[in-house]
Amino acid sequence: MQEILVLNSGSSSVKFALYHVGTAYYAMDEDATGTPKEALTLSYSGHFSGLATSQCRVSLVHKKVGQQPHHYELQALQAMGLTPATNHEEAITKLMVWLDQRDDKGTLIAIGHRVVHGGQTYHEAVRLSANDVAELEKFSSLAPLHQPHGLAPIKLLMEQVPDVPQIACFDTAFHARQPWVARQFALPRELTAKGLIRYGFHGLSYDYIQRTLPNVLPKNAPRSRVIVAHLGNGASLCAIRDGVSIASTMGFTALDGLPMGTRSGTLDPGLVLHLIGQEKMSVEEVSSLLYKQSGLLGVSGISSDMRELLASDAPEAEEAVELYCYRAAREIASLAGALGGLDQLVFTAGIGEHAAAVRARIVAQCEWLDMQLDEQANHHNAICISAADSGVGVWVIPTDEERVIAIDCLTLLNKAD
Ligand SMILES: Nc1ncnc2c1ncn2[C@@H]1O[C@H](COP(=O)(O)OP(=O)(O)O)[C@@H](O)[C@H]1O
Ligand SMILES: CC(=O)OP(=O)(O)O
Ligand SMILES: [Mg+2]
Repeated sequence: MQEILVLNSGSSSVKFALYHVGTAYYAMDEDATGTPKEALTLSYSGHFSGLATSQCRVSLVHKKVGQQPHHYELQALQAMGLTPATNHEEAITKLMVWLDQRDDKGTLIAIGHRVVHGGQTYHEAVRLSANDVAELEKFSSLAPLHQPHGLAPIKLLMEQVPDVPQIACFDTAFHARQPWVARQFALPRELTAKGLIRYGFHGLSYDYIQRTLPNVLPKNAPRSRVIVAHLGNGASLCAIRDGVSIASTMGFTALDGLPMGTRSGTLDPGLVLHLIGQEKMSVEEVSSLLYKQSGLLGVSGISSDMRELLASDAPEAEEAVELYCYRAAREIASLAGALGGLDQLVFTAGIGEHAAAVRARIVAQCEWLDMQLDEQANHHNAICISAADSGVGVWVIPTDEERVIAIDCLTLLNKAD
């Protein structure tokens, strides 16, 4: 039995998923992404979270075909060596040891990785060489919370399992076909030529939604102009026309656009100059401020976690949630402008999938775009949450970046055959 392992390394977590690769690649029976069902069957998924803190948590779920998923208890995890780790490297090492000693072990034919920044060179999944890794390390300063953590496991696994292809799938790739006008900053041409342009991120998530949406929408529903709101720890919006990204709120880095858990989102660039010139802050201090101390955490002074803010009575928590929703609604309107109207709005990722109150506030501010919620459906996190007479369809679709990575790995391996 052949297997593909997928690693999605974030700033403080490693999410993983293991797929069985079937032989019936061309079966007619397709899943929500249009992939033949037998081609990729999820067998295990899990994560190490809280790696940057002292509270690492490990989870593992086993999915057997036709059975309810099995969630392993702490004791069972310990027996398998899947115990808390203090950093990404340790987590990956524990994961690889467990993978290797399973009774149901198959042959690992590829390891797929989420790499956040692919710059202007990497527009599709690629089997990595050491040279590629060195090239991708050059983008680390543009995605300091993500790129180093995405590349570290690749380097480690190139040594640990040199015969297994390490395949990178890029967050930026989905946006590579944006029209040039959407990618440019109004900067001198020499700087634009150096690659100082908008890239956009969360592309694997947008790709999953874009593949899934046709199977979710009613047959005759208009679908040409779609906005996807990926509201997780990082957050961005993407305008998709006929399946292609035409604009996104994230730009040169994943700091741009919406306020996030700890990231500021869009600022007046003059403010950054002020911090350096007048407040005498160093580049490192400004970077830490904007990446790690701002967003929901900075405004509330309480937490970066939307759950905590929604549960809090503090006026500062309310202010942070209000700003978050206000900015999202304004940016939805901006992207609707880029699309020349709007047919469907999709919410996804942690907040988008679970925070009904946030969705309700955002949609209420978009009412003028002919958008109405079905309050009950929204409350229950239903798939379709728009009212029957809403001009724009509003949806909640759980994202699955790992599955897109597995599909891209399989596609690449099949091409190479
Ligand atoms: N039930 C919930 N209600 C509100 N917010 C939630 C809920 N569940 C998760 N979240 C939010 O989702 C965020 C994490 O989203 P996720 O997509 O898992 O992030 P990432 O992959 O970027 O780490 C958390 O910070 C939390 O604020
Ligand atoms: C690019 C990005 O912001 O990713 P995440 O939401 O996983 O932090
Ligand atoms: Mg994420």
